[in-house]
Amino acid sequence: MSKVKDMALADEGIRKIKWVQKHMPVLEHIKKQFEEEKPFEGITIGSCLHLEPKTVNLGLTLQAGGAEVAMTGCNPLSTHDDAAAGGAALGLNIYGWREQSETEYYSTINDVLSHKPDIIIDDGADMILTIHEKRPDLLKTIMGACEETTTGVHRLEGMHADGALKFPVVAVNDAYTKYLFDNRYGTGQSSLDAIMGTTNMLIAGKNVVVCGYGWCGRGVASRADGLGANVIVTEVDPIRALEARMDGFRVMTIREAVKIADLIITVTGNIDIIKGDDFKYMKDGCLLANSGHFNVEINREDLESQSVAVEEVRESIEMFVMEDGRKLYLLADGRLVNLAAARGQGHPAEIMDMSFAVQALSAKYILENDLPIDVMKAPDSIDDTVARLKLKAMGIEIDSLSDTQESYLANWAQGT
Ligand SMILES: NC(=O)c1ccc[n+]([C@@H]2O[C@H](COP(=O)([O-])OP(=O)(O)OC[C@H]3O[C@@H](n4cnc5c(N)ncnc54)[C@H](O)[C@@H]3O)[C@@H](O)[C@H]2O)c1
Ligand SMILES: N[C@@H](CCSC[C@H]1O[C@@H](n2cnc3c(=O)[nH]cnc32)[C@H](O)[C@@H]1O)C(=O)O
Repeated sequence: MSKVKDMALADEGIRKIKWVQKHMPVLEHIKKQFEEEKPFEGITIGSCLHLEPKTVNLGLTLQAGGAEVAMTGCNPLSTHDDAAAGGAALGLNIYGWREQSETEYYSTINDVLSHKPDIIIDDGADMILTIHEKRPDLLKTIMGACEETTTGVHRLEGMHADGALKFPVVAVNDAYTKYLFDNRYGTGQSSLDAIMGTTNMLIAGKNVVVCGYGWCGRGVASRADGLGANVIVTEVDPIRALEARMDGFRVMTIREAVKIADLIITVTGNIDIIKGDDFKYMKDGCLLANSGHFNVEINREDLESQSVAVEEVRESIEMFVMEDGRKLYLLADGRLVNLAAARGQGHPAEIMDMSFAVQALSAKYILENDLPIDVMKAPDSIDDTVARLKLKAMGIEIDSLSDTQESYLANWAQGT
């Protein structure tokens, strides 16, 4: 059973799925293992992840392991209708289409839950929250969930601290082979790619303000720097602000930064990064994009209330005409630009290869272990497996410790 925009798009979707499969060698290796071992026979897995070709390939990997798979998107704007149709044609239960209303978004989460999943794979925790609030009947049978992203992990840690979490969660985001690569290099490349594709504008020579110097922020800053921008970072954490400074970027308050910005990219996972009077100080033509979470980093209501007209001037670009005539441009409705912009393709396949390998192995870990109710890291063995498989696929060999080196490292008595 599936609900997608148009099954006539399936052939194009399958072509795109086949293309990413060529660039996801770690996941393909796991898929072969799953095919032989069938660990998920009799198990239903429900996911709430950006629905596009790489995610469909994760679904096919779980299906190869014997699972019944039901998938929906984790953002109203990020579903690729061709990949969704392709996944449905390949036997996955797919619920979702691009440009959902909030009601449709939650209705397709409910469609996935109607399959009574045993394991959940979530991105942002909307599905996990929906289960706890609206489908408590499922809590008895759900073995656990995997969470893909930083903000989802924060939400779930908050839930657990309040005693509200009712099943174990593996924080896939917190695996090294996830955040060091996905959040940094993935968000760095895909955000700039989506901004350039959406605007057809030059990055070189522009003042690019990056709000937040976490794993995503440092990726975005480094890629903007590589394209020739003058990068300015804003932060609230003194250590990260120092890191940004010593990585060579200017650091200042948001109020100072907005005055000189040509392009602002928020990647904090926090609310109201740009709000109120910030819009009054911006230069004519300033571009605003978010690559963090949801659509709360740039306060759209404040922007709208200060503008006299709003017009979609190009796909995924809204022009806000301010009272004094300045024009500010909001990309992709302030939702994460690398996925929600019509031209957003998400992270490169080679990156999602590792993130989704961690997802697949974490789902198996939940199945094979009686985990406590907690938000926990995936075991180090998963990181080690994924990193070694990735290096092998890249044709890279590394050294290993000799016995002498191992005992030297373990020996505290040997000094100068
Ligand atoms: N677009 C994508 O594909 C993508 C990929 C991975 C993560 N994310 C999302 O991006 C966000 C950031 O993730 P991360 O892994 O970099 O998190 P992180 O915790 O490593 O970094 C966030 C940074 O933002 C800073 N920050 C918080 N409030 C701020 C404020 N008011 N002004 C300036 N800086 C502020 C924090 O101090 C921190 O350094 C999260 O919401 C995450 O879910 C998006
Ligand atoms: N529901 C939230 C989700 C945040 S997305 C952030 C996550 O998206 C993931 N991501 C980035 N690119 C892709 C992709 O191309 N396919 C699937 N997931 C992706 C990435 O792993 C990251 O942790 C929202 O819509 O705002």
